[in-house]
Amino acid sequence: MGYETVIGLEVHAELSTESKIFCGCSTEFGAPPNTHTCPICLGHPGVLPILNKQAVEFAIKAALALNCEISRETKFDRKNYFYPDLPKAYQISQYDKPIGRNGWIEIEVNGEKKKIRINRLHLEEDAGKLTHAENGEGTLVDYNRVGVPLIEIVSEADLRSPEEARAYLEKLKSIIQYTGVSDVKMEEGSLRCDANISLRPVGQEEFGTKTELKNMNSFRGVQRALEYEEKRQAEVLDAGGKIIQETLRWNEEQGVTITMRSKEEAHDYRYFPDPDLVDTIIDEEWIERIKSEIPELPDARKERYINQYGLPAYDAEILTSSKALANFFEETLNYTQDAKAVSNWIMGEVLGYLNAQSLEIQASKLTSKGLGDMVQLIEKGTISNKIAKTVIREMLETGKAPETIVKEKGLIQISDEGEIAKIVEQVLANNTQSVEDYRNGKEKALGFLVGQVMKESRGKANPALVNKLILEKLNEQS
Ligand SMILES: Nc1ncnc2c1ncn2[C@@H]1O[C@H](COP(=O)(O)OP(=O)(O)OP(=O)(O)O)[C@@H](O)[C@H]1O
Ligand SMILES: [Mg+2]
Ligand SMILES: [Mg+2]
Repeated sequence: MGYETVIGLEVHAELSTESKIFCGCSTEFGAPPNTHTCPICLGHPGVLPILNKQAVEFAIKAALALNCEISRETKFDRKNYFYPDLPKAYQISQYDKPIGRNGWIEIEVNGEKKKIRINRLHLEEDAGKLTHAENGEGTLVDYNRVGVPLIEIVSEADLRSPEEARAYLEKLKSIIQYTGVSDVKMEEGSLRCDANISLRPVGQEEFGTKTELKNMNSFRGVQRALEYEEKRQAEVLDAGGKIIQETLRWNEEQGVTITMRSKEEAHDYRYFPDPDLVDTIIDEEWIERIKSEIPELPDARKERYINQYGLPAYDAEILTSSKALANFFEETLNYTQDAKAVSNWIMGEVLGYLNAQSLEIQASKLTSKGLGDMVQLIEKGTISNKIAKTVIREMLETGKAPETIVKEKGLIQISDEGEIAKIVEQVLANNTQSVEDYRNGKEKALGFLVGQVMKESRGKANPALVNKLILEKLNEQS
């Protein structure tokens, strides 16, 4: 039977505040376990939480960037559950008055644009981190993460494929990264995603029973887990079975989902307003100030790249996917005017290298001046495009200036007609068959001869000149 897939995502992002949401402890990542704790985040009796204003401000900023309506009055609630990573036995979260509601973002899959609605964005505190011993003997807990401010962004179940889910995540990540309120690194856990998925017969309005997938630690992991679950649910339904509403854990190594808890064991969180915290009023002035501080976001920047630099949408999309990459691109244009050439180098050699090394542009040795200068060397004819590939690889690895690399390796392009003519003559003399073929109308032979000259010159001959001189010779002799 044909099914339609229905997906909704819950995304958590840690906010980049200096201190935790209800106490003064540091939020620094990677500190020795349990060194950033105090009686408040450890939930000792008698302590009182004090709300970190910066966390509220960051949450409002993210909500605005995601086109949400901002609640003028917002409050905090206790979400009660017992688990060793939660020392108070409740998490301070927001139940019925989240900071943001009714937002949306636009995604594009296979050239088709689609708005995905965001149901809510709320502020809450993070829990601690459990590490289960390899040998199964015991579990360690690190409370440094307890009380780090989080935003949870809950999408409507508007996504219709694992691919759309991934596109949504990527867009969400880039928008939040642009606002600067979180560093959104899935590998470091500052971005996390729970994925809800169900199937329904094509044409049916009502949603099917969903399962919730947890423990994915990359975008690819989210997509794979959803693809696996999509297939598993279809098999259960095809066999006449029913989907059980449950939470499943994704196992990355084995590529399967495993039951964590079923609905029967599902928690009743017994939400109630936190009596230790007063309602937070968000006034118009505050919202307007935050709004004015939101930088140009990815979609707007993409449009600008298309209009201002005449770039294809495809280039603009890739260049603006990360703020650092977009900044690098624009900085490079201080050294050369040729936006398309810069874009080609970034999308080709540069991203190829960075992806292979799992590096971000900020962490690489390439400088915007280096890349700009290299594009200029090509424009001036000092080096060919082909040689530039060698140069840029060296720049990425050593950070040396392009002129230095060209000098050190003797890569300057030969643009001296006399010198090239000599090589051409020699090549034509050694390849009489190809010369004849060309004269008998085999155009292909020309490409071969050009290739031979380039090879003879070790790639250094100016290709335009080579072409011109070969054609002259071939024509004059015929
Ligand atoms: N039938 C369904 N199929 C797929 N997704 C669904 C379905 N019903 C709801 N969803 C999605 O599941 C998500 C529910 O998230 P929400 O945070 O509201 O509740 P929860 O998962 O029950 O709570 P918790 O935050 O404690 O995990 C939303 O993204 C929603 O769009
Ligand atoms: Mg949720
Ligand atoms: Mg959930």
